[in-house]
Amino acid sequence: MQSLQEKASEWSGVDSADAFAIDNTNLFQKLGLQTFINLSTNFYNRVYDDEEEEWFRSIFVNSKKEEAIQNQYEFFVQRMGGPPLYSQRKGHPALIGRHRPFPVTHQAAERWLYHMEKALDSTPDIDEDSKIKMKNFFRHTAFFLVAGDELKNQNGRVPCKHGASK
Ligand code: HEM
Repeated sequence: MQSLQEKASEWSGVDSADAFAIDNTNLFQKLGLQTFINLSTNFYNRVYDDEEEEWFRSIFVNSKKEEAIQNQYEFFVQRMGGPPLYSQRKGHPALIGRHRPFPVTHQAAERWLYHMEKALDSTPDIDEDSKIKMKNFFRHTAFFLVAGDELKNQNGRVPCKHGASK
């Protein structure tokens, strides 16, 4: 049986080496905290304003935008070489488990990535190399979550650890 990582690579078209190239440079040191805050703010402003794809916006209907922004940038900071802000506040990221309430389908992953690409391209001070590394990590992780979601639908059990968290 294919592992979740293998499915993530196949569906995303990003191999593991490219997805985890974020570990070869310290992106937190390079970009700084404010850039991550700006990126997540930019991303969630787009998500909560998504009027073209109402079904996607509705996935976030029970989450407060400010909290979603903080959850996301703290995770990014911690995963990309910064202090463990997310885990200090909330514990292990366990992304598959935490996405369990949501319909993380292939279509949802593409829409998430659509907004994230736009956010990356319009957030100041993210150089091209960092952008490529982050896009690959996000794409692979999005489809890792899709693979986890399908597993949940199959047998109701969810693994709590995975390569996308620290
Ligand atoms: C594939 C499509 C995705 C969908 C539909 C989705 C949806 C959601 C939703 C609805 C939330 C709750 C918002 C909140 O209260 O924080 C959330 C949280 C979160 N997502 Fe995603 N997400 C996706 C992909 C990703 C990816 C690719 C990453 C990481 C690279 C990610 C990281 C997170 C984190 C860290 C949280 C906060 C979890 C928590 O603390 O409860 N998500 N996501």
